[in-house]
Amino acid sequence: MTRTIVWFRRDLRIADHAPLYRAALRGSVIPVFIFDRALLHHPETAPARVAFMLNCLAGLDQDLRDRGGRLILRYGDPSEVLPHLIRETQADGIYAHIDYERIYGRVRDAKLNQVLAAENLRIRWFEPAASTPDLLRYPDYRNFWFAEMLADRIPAPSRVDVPAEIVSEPLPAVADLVLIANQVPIPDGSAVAARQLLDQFLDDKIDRYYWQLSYPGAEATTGLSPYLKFGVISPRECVQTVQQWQGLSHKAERSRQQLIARLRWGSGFAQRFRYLPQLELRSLYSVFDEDGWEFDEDLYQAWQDGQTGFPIVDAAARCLQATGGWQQLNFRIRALYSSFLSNLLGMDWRYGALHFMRHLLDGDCPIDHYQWAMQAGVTHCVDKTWTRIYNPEQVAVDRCDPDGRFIKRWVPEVAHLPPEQLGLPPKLKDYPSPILNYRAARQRRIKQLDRQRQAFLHQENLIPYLAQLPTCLIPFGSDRFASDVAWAMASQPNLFPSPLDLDALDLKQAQALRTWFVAHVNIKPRTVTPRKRRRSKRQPTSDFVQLSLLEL
Ligand SMILES: Cc1cc2nc3c(=O)[nH]c(=O)nc-3n(C[C@H](O)[C@H](O)[C@H](O)COP(=O)(O)OP(=O)(O)OC[C@H]3O[C@@H](n4cnc5c(N)ncnc54)[C@H](O)[C@@H]3O)c2cc1C
Repeated sequence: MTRTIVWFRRDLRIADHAPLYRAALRGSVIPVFIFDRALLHHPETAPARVAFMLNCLAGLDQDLRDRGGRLILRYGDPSEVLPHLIRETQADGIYAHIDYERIYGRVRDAKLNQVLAAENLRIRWFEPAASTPDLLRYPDYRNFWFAEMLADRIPAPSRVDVPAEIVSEPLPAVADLVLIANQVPIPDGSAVAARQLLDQFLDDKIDRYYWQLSYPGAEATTGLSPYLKFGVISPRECVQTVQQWQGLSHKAERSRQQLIARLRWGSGFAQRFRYLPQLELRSLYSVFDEDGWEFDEDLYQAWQDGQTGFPIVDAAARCLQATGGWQQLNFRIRALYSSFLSNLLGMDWRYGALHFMRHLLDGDCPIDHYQWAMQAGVTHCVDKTWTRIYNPEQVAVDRCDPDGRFIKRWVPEVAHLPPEQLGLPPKLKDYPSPILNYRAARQRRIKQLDRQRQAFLHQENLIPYLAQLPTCLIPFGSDRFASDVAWAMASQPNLFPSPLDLDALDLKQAQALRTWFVAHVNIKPRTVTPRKRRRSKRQPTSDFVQLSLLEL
């Protein structure tokens, strides 16, 4: 009987999973997950996220058992473990989704391809939904995304037959992986739990999501991000579930569209990284990295510890470390917190992205790094609209936490103050004074960004100004945290899938690439909008409320 290894990575589910479905159609399946030292000891690894991943693996194992199978766990370098597993099990070959979340994975997979080819062993790579090797214009990618999301879902196999003699290591605890577990509460990682979050969203949040997604105290968002990060549920299942909901009010309809748009943003960031893996390590334009970041260890520490003297910033800092951020640290609070470091303290966004990744339960390299770079103003190239310097004073409290619930929960030193004093509290014994002057810091950053942007803003061909993939691929932060980066020392490693070769792009391709990095790119109307939107005169849109945080 044919045997196929299915290699799970960040697609820890049985539904809407083409490699598993196809393998089960062929015969026996060997579903394997490999604990890889290089990822477990990457400088951006968060023990809390690993703990959540272990819960996801337990959920995947249970789903496979419900179909007669089980998950096989192994340890080591996949380019050694997998060829060995093929020989041990007499498998035909390996099925796996392509993965381009980070550079390490692409180096690993290129090496695996080489090792397998040298031994005449086979692997079949499957494209994840909404992923393409082709260089599309962004509006075309958007249409492609909708088409992929509306395509038929791949069913879960009804049976998964795993050969009885194949042994698995037991599911470890975080400490067994030589990581220091912390006190962050870790949610259930099963697909059932992810689907329940969608149900709860429909029952309890959809009427308010669009209007409250910037209020951390409201917890109005889905909470799906850790599940999407590890692929416990596919974006296609989320979109199709959401699309099926009938009889929604006008308000709920607006929320539905907003949620679908956000799911698309997530896929779009991943696609940008597929084209340009250098975005993991560098700003989009090289001038931003070459000219003028500042660094001060004490200020960096104060920002991490929640000791800046700006209560909303400090609440974000403490919430991130205590909870892994997935429920309360919504987009706007993350943006405000990140802007404080890179724009107001003038520190390299990579220090912030590193800290986020070391704590976020949903830490996802393309979303995290790209969002950090975006909030720092070093991605989009058109004009000042992408200078996102958030006011962390009373404006932020009024717009994001008007009753002070979030701030008071995380910064008890200011819990006795009325909301109107939470922006800039009076001098307190046990709470620091502000570590910077907002207006002065803002002016300094605006001037710096204006100057840096002049280097490329009016050039017709932007390609020469884009950062290239560096020859040294050592991850940022490996000098601060003990990590295993031997893989990055190999001379000229290959990447799979291949990135765009910037030097080989013609002008038309260069223009297509540019559409991914300009705001307000002309986008055709979508096909899935079921109703025409009416804009209420009285109620400001959430975008309006959020962007008004950029005020002085
Ligand atoms: C500096 C910064 C760093 C971030 N780092 C991450 C990260 O590491 N991982 C992560 O999943 N999100 C990240 N985000 C985006 C956003 O804050 C989270 O996706 C969201 O808070 C997750 O909560 P949710 O699933 O309840 O969101 P919902 O609003 O319910 O959204 C559903 C899903 O849509 C996607 N999504 C939502 N907002 C965004 C967005 N702004 N950009 C891209 N995708 C989005 C996510 O997959 C999310 O799970 C970051 C944002 C900023 C400003």
